[in-house]
Amino acid sequence: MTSKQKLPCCCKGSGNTYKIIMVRHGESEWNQKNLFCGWYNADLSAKGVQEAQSAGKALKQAGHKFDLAYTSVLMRANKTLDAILKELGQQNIPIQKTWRLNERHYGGLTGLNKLDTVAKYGEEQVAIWRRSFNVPPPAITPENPYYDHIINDPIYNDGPAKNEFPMFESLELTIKRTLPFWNDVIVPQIKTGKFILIAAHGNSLRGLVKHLDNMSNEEIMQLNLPTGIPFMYTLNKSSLKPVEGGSLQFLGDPETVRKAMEDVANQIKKK
Ligand SMILES: O=C(O)[C@@H](CO)OP(=O)(O)O
Repeated sequence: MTSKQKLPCCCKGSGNTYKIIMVRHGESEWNQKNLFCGWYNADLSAKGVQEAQSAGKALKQAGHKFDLAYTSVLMRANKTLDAILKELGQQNIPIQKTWRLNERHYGGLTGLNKLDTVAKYGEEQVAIWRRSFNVPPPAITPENPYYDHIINDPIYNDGPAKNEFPMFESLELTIKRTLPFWNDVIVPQIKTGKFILIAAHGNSLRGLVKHLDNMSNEEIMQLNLPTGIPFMYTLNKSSLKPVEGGSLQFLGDPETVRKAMEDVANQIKKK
């Protein structure tokens, strides 16, 4: 190496790029039971805790040092973030929690087993509810056993307001509340050069990925994010869009990532 060559920088970005890392929470107790979860505040499973710790170890090994982290108000994402920061020895960085990064609200499907729902409504309908861009699930009603738990949960004391509180969300509606937070809060911090970690959810992160990669409504239907495997975006400094090869750079071996994505897709397929 000559004195002019530099080692590739693992963090923050350099020259014309910014870097940001995102991670879907580790497996939750409701993922394990194959239940539609959405805004229900499920805990991590033991496997999910391990996934979060492994994510932290992988980030540490790659030499990442964050300035700031964002997460939802749901415990599965919060605990994932805490476990990662503990592994990194970076528990003291500022963390901002927001309902805008929550999982999409699964409405009347909340608490239902995914395979039971397939048995009742058919795989095609359930696939549309899960992955279509703009077809929402049915609304949650007070008869749903988790309605009160969700609507009265003190984690929502700071929003959304009761009159905006969702009763269901499609991916489109999820993006409508996630994107303002990305544009108004996260982007300004990226532009100051802060290296950011976002710990959130399968569908709130699919919304950000759709936005960053300009994916069509059809393309995003095919994307399933694995639990607990961090991924990096390398963004052009002026457009804030990914540079070539800068999208969805998973920190894991490709075969493991492929298998984990396939497992998420197959949650509605009979074994
Ligand atoms: O139940 C949920 O909230 C989500 C994520 O776990 O499920 P799906 O992958 O089916 O959108």
